[in-house]
Amino acid sequence: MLLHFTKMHGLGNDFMVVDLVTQRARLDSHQVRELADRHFGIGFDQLLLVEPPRHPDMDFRYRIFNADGGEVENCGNGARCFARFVLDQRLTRKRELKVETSGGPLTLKVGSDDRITVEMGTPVLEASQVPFEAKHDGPKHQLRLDTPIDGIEQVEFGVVSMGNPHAVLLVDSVATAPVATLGPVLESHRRFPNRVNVGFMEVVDRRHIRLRVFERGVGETLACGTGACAAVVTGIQQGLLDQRVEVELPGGRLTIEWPGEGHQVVMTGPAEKVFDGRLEL
Ligand SMILES: N[C@H](CCC[C@H](N)C(=O)O)C(=O)O
Repeated sequence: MLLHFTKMHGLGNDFMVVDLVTQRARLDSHQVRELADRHFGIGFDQLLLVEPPRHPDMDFRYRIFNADGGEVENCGNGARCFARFVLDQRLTRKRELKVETSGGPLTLKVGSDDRITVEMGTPVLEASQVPFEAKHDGPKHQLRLDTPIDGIEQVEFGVVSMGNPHAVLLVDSVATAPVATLGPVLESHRRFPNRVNVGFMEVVDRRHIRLRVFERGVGETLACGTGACAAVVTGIQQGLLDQRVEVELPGGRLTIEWPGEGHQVVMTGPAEKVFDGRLEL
């Protein structure tokens, strides 16, 4: 059976996007891992599935699978590619879409300048809902490492859920941040029951941060949309940032806005198509 797909990326966070509105296919986690492989497969950070909605007030269902085969709740860069894809594939003519994800509803808006704005939902700040096993309340949490890493014995971070779990650490410079060593240790730490995406944030000024993210189930990516949202929310909670912030990631820039608790986080950025492909399943 032939399966058509499109390879896309948002600032270098790359995706295999599959239309399961006009096609029918079932991919198990083993197949996702094989397809994600950058040598023996197609190669991607996440697989995005476009499905018919389950709720009448939604336009589509949006499902996300990490390269390790696990299904996750949200993907911001993927949401922008989703909006571009459904328009390009003529699955809709609407330039404002409501999509359902397992992390909650998102609103996608395709601008005239081809930048795409996503209402990413309201961040969840209660540690137990992220989930994170916190020792106390408050915007900063501490964790003592089982084994020191690069001389680091204890780390401090904010925790936020954007539907998916994030831990955000402040660093002096993203260039020297211990992403490859500390990232995997925190990603799978026992105090994060569902594991966690780990962000390393450098505050340039109140309207500009640099960010690197070690993603749950993937590793370091060139960009992470939900990670950018989580970092800005953490920075605002800690009194370091204004409500509109330019987030500079290795793959490029996103604009993130958050008016404060109880409000949605709004992300704006690009989405690119690389190629169309066909797969013999
Ligand atoms: N790259 C995605 C994040 C995927 C999140 C995934 N790594 C998880 O396990 O939550 C983004 O742009 O938001």
